Amino acid sequence: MTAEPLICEDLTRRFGRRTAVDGVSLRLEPGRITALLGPSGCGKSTLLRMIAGLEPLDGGVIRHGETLIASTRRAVPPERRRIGLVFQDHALFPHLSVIDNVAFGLAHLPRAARREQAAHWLERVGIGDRGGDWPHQLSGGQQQRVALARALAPEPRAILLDEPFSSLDAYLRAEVREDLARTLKAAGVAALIVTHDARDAMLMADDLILMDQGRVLQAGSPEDCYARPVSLSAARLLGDVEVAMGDRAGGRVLTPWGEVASDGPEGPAHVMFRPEALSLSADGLEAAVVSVAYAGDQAEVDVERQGARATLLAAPGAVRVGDAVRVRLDVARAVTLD
Ligand SMILES: Nc1ncnc2c1ncn2[C@@H]1O[C@H](COP(=O)(O)OP(=O)(O)OP(=O)(O)O)[C@@H](O)[C@H]1O
Repeated sequence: MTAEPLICEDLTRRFGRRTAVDGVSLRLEPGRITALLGPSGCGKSTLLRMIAGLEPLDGGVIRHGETLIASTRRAVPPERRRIGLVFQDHALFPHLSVIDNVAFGLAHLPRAARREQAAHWLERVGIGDRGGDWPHQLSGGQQQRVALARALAPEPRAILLDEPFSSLDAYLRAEVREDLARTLKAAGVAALIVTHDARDAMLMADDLILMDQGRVLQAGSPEDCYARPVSLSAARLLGDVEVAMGDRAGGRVLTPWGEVASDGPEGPAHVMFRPEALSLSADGLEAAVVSVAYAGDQAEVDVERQGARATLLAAPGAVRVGDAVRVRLDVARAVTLD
């Protein structure tokens, strides 16, 4: 595989007056998995199609190292881009055997080498024994492996996967996710996975890109994006978040849940934290339990204090509605928003 990154700068795509992709930049490094996470309609598929060459650019440029792949004036056609695409529904050719599906993208090789390479890639994705089958004889997870082998076999500059888990049930999903990550890493390819599932994105990504309304809200490691969101919209894409109003004075924001160190102008400020940053603690601040919802191994407990409400996670049965409790905010896990 290639050692150069695939670089997208300021990509823009408009449909009429709607800007579906609005100045998006990203860099896909060989051997790294980038997950693109955003709600339905935020422009993920359009961005993927632009990179694959299925959608023209209204602005920006795509390069592979120093090689121009696309700009608003010039574009390498999709079949010569060497960018692999794995669709949601796998899009296997139903009239071709599994091995011929994988060999399809290797037309530049002599027939014997083509079959040898195809067999090699089927082996690498763990279904070396199914080459003679028809696609419909395979399970959803196996079909996805064929699609992956077909995309990887021509040694692409990058591989793009559109919602690769959407058609799989919860059990198969975990297995396919782990297999997929392992195969992509072993192939050393630059991979971009589009998903609207925060858990899939965080579990797979080396680099995470959070997108909304055509724009990148935040990019970074999953840990960074989760723990240090740059905005409420970015925070909400990755899970539940609590927001507390406070007042900033002397480098601190005073909220009902505690004081958070924060430089910035004096006056009103919002403090944001995840439910797990707030916990029941004997030496904490007084609060009242206003509701309890059981969620399997944990209970989601709503507490109230000084007119503010927040949710924390506790052991089931630990508290009941109406209880007076004490709670502590781990201020190191709270972030101030301006
Ligand atoms: N060919 C098109 N013509 C007009 N509008 C389009 C076209 N393709 C996409 N759009 C619009 O661009 C916006 C982004 O769509 P896109 O499919 O890229 O979002 P998405 O994040 O992939 O959504 P989903 O997760 O639902 O597939 C949407 O408002 C959509 O309606």
